Amino acid sequence: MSKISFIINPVAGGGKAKGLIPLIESKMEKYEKEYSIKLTTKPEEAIKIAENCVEDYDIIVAVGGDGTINEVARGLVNKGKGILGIIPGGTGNDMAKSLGISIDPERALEHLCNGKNSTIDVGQVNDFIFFNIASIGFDAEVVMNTINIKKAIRSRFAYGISVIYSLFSFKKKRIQINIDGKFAEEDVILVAVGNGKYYGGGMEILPDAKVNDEYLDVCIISGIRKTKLLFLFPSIFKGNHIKYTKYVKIYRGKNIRITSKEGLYLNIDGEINPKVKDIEFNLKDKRLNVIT
Ligand SMILES: Nc1ncnc2c1ncn2[C@@H]1O[C@H](COP(=O)(O)OP(=O)(O)OP(=O)(O)O)[C@@H](O)[C@H]1O
Repeated sequence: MSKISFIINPVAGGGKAKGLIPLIESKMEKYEKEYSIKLTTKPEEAIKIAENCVEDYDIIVAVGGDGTINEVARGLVNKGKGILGIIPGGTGNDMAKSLGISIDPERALEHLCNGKNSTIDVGQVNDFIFFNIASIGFDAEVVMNTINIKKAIRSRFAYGISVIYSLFSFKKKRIQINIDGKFAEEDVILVAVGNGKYYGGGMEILPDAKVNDEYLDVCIISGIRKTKLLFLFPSIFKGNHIKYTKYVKIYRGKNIRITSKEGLYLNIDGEINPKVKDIEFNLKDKRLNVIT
């Protein structure tokens, strides 16, 4: 019988993940599973905890949002073993959506006990590993501005305020992009590269992406004025933006390189990384086992 280890980020979802402990305990008792629960105490600690857990447990479960899932999954990739489980407990839970895992924790737990595991592709961007989506441009600046707005005001409208603020402050990025040898130079609003479909709290930016097709999907939004972007932006929630082929281009590739004279914030599975001028995306040889 498989042994399960839960790694919980107590701050994910504003404490939502930690609040799932009684539910986890009752389900594990119901299914008579051997399990353990560990709480992180600081960022990045989940990587080490996961690396240690794979020695004694078969399934390592990330309980939190996309940041926690990324860290636990990195631990498993580093060790080259273990099966990842996901109980969504974050704010956005885009990774769970991309993998088709219920965002209802109770259903996700039932699934964890009865589901099958499959392998998914693992993305690499510069020195980082990603499992869902990495991006540059408008969306990365929205995330960055949301963090700053949240420091000034504690409001559930912080994201909405940030979108509007970013529409005014954002300047198009001149980039050179090379997808499997095909080169273009463009002024872009954003470029998203990924395995999964969803990011930014439920936006279906890469509607045709498949987590196990051994390709990265690419969405480039360019050539659109800010006023029109305001109208295009909501269509991303249902993946309908791809109809606007004048402004939205979708590609698929294995090696994507972006260079820019100005530094660009890099959004990796929902976490913002410092500005970079040269970015290279690849798929790693190693794949990841996940309960889906
Ligand atoms: N004990 C801790 N204290 C403070 N930060 C932590 C702790 N454990 C993990 N973190 C950090 O919390 C950050 C946010 O975690 P996570 O993304 O899982 O939650 P979220 O932001 O609420 O959800 P989502 O990304 O789905 O919106 C991660 O960058 C992670 O490194």
